[in-house]
Amino acid sequence: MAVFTPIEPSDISDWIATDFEIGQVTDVRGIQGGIENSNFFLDTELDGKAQQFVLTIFERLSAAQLPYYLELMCHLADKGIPVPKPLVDKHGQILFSLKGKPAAIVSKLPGLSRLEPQLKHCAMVGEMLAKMHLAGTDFIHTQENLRSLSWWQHTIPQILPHLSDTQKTLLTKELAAQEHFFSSANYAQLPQGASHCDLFRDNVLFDSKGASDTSQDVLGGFFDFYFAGTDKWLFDLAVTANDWCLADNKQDFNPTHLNALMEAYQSVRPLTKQEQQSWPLMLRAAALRFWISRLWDFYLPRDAQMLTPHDPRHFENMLISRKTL
Ligand SMILES: Nc1ncnc2c1ncn2[C@@H]1O[C@H](COP(=O)(O)OP(=O)(O)O)[C@@H](O)[C@H]1O
Ligand SMILES: N[C@@H](CCOP(=O)(O)O)C(=O)O
Repeated sequence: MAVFTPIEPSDISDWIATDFEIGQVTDVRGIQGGIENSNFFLDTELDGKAQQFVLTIFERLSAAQLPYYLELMCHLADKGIPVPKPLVDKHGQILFSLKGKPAAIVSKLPGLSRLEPQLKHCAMVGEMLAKMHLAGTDFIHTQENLRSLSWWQHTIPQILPHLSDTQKTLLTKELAAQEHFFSSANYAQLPQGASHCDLFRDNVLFDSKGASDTSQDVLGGFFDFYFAGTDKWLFDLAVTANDWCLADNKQDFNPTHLNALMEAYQSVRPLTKQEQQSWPLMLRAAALRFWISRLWDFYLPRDAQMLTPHDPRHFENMLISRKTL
């Protein structure tokens, strides 16, 4: 992640000691990886026992938008889905203010990301994603995916001046194709609900259970819900497939990995006929969404410590690949 807003232990030690029951702060470290928010590992000690949390300062999301994400994590955690659980303070609050920005503290999940996933990792993610979708069906809050079609329509004009003619044509033609898809009868019938919408390999942890290799890996959990929203479940699956099931050329699919993900997902929730028909266009929508956001981050960057920008060309190439399906 990046650290846009630095934090020292002295900034939070009194607050943590007074408003929570997690003991005294022993350390706060900025976390590398991620590009949206300022994230810190927060260590405390309670009755001689070390505790670990993740403190997030939200850099773009407003206090009005955040309850959806935090309540969703509470809901899913209560239903047994392995996701970070927001900490509730002594006043019953889960959303706080730090350095004038919204902030939250969540439980730290065990494990590490598997950036070169094996079939079993794809299968574990597919199965849990379907379980997560079903677990969200009785979540009472709704909030649109803030990085969906209307954001693409608003953002594309800002990035077009930076692109080559070929890129401009690809982007504007794909937007038109997606506008048509989003207004179709098929799209309207796709099942929807709380969706993660950013379930990349670096947003999933696997717990090796003490092994030095991946042989004992179990799912540690899904995190980084701050692009979540009420969206088509198929979009969530497409975002996930586009990142987890890549061939060595990093743009086409590895069919075996894709099959593992899809079979595991469908062992919990089979796709409807409309979803099967919509799959190729939804894969394009998922590639387009991240091409746009990466172009936006690349050409309209923000200041931050430890920020590692993501490469926009990856999703440009992927979109070209998905158009051949
Ligand atoms: N709940 C958590 N448990 C364990 N590690 C976490 C948790 N939340 C974040 N992290 C760590 O912090 C890093 C950055 O978090 P991320 O949510 O991806 O950042 P951003 O908010 O910028 O997208 C992750 O790669 C992971 O290592
Ligand atoms: N996953 C997205 C955008 C956000 O990245 P993250 O590392 O902060 O989750 C991308 O790769 O573009």
